[in-house]
Parts: sequence; structure tokens; C-alpha cells
Amino acid sequence: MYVITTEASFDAAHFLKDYPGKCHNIHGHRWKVQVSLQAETLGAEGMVIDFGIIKKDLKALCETFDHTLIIEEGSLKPQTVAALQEEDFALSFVPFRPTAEHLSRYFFEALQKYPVLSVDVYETPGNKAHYEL
Ligand SMILES: Nc1nc2c(c(=O)[nH]1)N=C([C@H](O)[C@H](O)COP(=O)(O)OP(=O)(O)OP(=O)(O)O)CN2
Ligand SMILES: [Zn+2]
Repeated sequence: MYVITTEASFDAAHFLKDYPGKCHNIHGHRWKVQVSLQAETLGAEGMVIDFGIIKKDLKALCETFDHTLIIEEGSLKPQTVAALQEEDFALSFVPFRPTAEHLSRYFFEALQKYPVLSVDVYETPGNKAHYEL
């Protein structure tokens, strides 16, 4: 089995609704996303997938979150969301609690046109979540 891995990063804020600690506050991370692709055999060019191709799509996905506040849908009062929008803050709504675990699955599913083996999402240099089937 051949496995290649590429990564991209983005800066974004989040908060964990109902978290019994400091992470229920809005705070930021430099999120690092590592994607591994697998193949039993290589194409004629000797690659699983050209790094340039997967990197482009991964970077584009990361860009959608970059310098935004990631918000779990329904976790803020409508008037709070309205106030943030009125201030022209960039918001990214997701249908899940924005933990490293959920984000690793999100990237895994978003990149299904590739033979994805696994996704690792680092919240901090020492804390990561891993998703694979
Ligand atoms: N399994 C998970 N646990 C936690 C997650 C997560 O996504 N998956 N997320 C958080 C918070 O987002 C938090 O930002 C990370 O918390 P923490 O480990 O406290 O991070 P620090 O490195 O900043 O901790 P220090 O207090 O500086 O040591 C919480 N848990
Ligand atoms: Zn956090």
C-alpha cells in the first residue's frame, strides 16, 4: 500500500458550547489538517495523486475557515449572530460541535473524490484528532 500525506493550515476561532471549562469561551487556534491518501498501485506518473492537486483542494477547503469564527449551528442566540454579522465578522456555520474530532471527519468527507485513508486535525501542536474508516 502506498500512502502520501499533505497538509494545510488555517487560523480560526471557535468555542465549545456547554464545555465545562475555558474552551466554552471564544478562542483561536492555528488548525493544521493532514490528509493521507492511499493506493495499492501507482499511476503511470509514479504517484498516488500529484501533491499539487490534492494540496489545491485541501487549501481551498481550509480557506473557507481561515480567519473566521466557527460556530455550531444553533449554539448562539439569533440576536448574537445578528450582532456579529452586523459587525461584518466572518462566520463559518457547521452542523456539529467544532472539535478536532468533528473537523477531522468533515475534511475526510469533503475530500471523498480522493482515496482518503485518514485525516488528522491538530488544534494545538500537541493535540490532534484522527479520523479514518
Ligand atoms: N478531545 C478533544 N478535547 C478537547 C478539544 C477537542 O477538540 N477534542 N478541544 C478543546 C478546546 O478547543 C481547547 O482549545 C483545547 O484545550 P486544551 O487542551 O486545554 O489546549 P491548550 O493546549 O491551550 O491547553 P493549556 O491549558 O494551554 O495546557 C478542549 N478539549
Ligand atoms: Zn479550542
